[in-house]
Amino acid sequence: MPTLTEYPQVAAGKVRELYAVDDDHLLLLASDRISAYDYVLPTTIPDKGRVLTAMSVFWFDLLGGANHLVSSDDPRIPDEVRGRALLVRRLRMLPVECVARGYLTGSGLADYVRTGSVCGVPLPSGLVEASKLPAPIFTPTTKAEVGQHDEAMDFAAVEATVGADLAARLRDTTLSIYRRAAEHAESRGMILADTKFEFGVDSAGEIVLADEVLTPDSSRYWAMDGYSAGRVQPAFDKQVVRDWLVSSASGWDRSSGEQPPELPADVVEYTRARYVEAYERVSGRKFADWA
Ligand SMILES: CCOC(=O)Cn1cc(-c2ncnc(N)c2C#N)cn1
Repeated sequence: MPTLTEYPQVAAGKVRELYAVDDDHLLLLASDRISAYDYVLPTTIPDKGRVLTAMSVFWFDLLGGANHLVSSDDPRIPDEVRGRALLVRRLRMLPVECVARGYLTGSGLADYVRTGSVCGVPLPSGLVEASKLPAPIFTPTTKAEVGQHDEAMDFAAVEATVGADLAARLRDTTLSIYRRAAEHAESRGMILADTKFEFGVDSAGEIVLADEVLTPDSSRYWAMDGYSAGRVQPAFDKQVVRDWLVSSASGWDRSSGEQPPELPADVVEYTRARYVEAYERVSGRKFADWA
């Protein structure tokens, strides 16, 4: 049975790492780390890595289509990370973060307020925070270097980056998967406000869905109960962490540039429960049955 140290690390994000298993396979690892306000917090959330891995596997199963998942339970996955690691096919990754939005919030709303459009996609006037869009839109960004922020791309920029044919396929595939996922989430009482996909191309030139898929880290999930446009919706998973960090209880000043403090145990336990609830509601599976 291999140990993780046998696999060279090839990439690391705030809360995930990628390791090389062999020429054709990688190991995509999700940690229990949680980020908020662009900081990686000093406190981990027990089982977060396992819940988000289980969520990606659920979505790969439900969506079907070409994806990079080989296995979540393979002898090449070290025991120490089983349940929070995916064995995936090595692909030629495309340098575009494929974002689909069904609702207007975050950077999309900021773009709209400034320009009346998002990534060059014109929208009707009068939309507000958390407005449902007339139809889901493709709002791609660059893949920024670690520590930098992704920059909005309009469709012409995507075409210039990957070519017109691949750009159209990325847009169509992104929107098609988003619609299917949003419809399923809605049937479970959850709003999938937006999500970010990464795609690679295989040796046959096919677009292959890669990375993590439709997790609370790559998507905004809102509870349908309580949804109303016109105010910032609470993030299903991280809102309590965010609120505590900016409350007087934390003793932290977000504008200070200082690292955030440790989270109290009750915030950790509540947040773990929110991740488990998001998974169980969306998948209809019991987290206790995972790995
Ligand atoms: C540390 C987290 O960063 C990433 O996962 C981003 N990333 C993905 C790849 C990748 N590269 C080849 N084949 C793949 N199947 C994948 C995937 N997923 C590289 N960086």
